Amino acid sequence: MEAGGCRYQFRVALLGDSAVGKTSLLRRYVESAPGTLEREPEPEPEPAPTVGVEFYSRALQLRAGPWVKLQLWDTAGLERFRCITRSFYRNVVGVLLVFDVTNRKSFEHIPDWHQEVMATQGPNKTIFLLVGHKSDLQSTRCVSAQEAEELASSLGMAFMETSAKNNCNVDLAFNTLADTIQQALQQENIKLEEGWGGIRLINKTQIPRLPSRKQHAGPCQC
Ligand SMILES: Nc1nc2c(ncn2[C@@H]2O[C@H](COP(=O)(O)OP(=O)(O)OP(=O)(O)O)[C@@H](O)[C@H]2O)c(=O)[nH]1
Repeated sequence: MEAGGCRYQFRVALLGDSAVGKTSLLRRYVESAPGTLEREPEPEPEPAPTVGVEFYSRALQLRAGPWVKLQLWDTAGLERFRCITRSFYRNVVGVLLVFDVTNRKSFEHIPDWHQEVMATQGPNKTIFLLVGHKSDLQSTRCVSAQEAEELASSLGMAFMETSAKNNCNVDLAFNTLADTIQQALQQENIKLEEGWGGIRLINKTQIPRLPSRKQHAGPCQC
């Protein structure tokens, strides 16, 4: 994963209906990066609906060893921002398709979100992961893990349940997507291309050296 003193940046977007928890999931992931101050987190204000696209980043050590920088795009789920968010799809290599396990409509809309990305895809393949979010809300769940697994496999992607509230599988979801992108790159299913922002070579000094990534999924109540 190193080429002439450079390493890779993967650009990843979170897509899904409004209020499924994309911003909360991303914030949890970025704030739990190794090396960030370890103290009880301040209670966060309720996230307001995302306007257009917001950007985050985090360095990550892949399972195979090397470090990559993830550039993370949090997109608005509200329909009125769709023309803005659509313009970003072509320049991502990975997508977390997020639904809320307590909101059936958000699950039913997943094939539409998938189709939106597929319709704008260039020669490079986008790697998807289906995420059933808010897994802490078991009593109001209305989408089973089994039917989500079936949808994921029909769309050719893996499935995982997460909770930002319980910090369940949050790191695992992003790490799994990044590892899958790296494998696709290694197998040349995805290639670096001039003018495409999905994967970029960046200078080593732009990646902070952080303690090794933990391989376990952390405390999980799923
Ligand atoms: N119980 C529970 N609530 C959550 C979780 N994640 C997010 N929420 C709540 O879900 C609501 C919506 O969260 P957001 O992160 O703003 O959702 P979003 O998908 O980014 O919404 P848009 O920006 O409109 O697209 C908020 O009230 C969050 O507190 C979770 O893991 N569990």
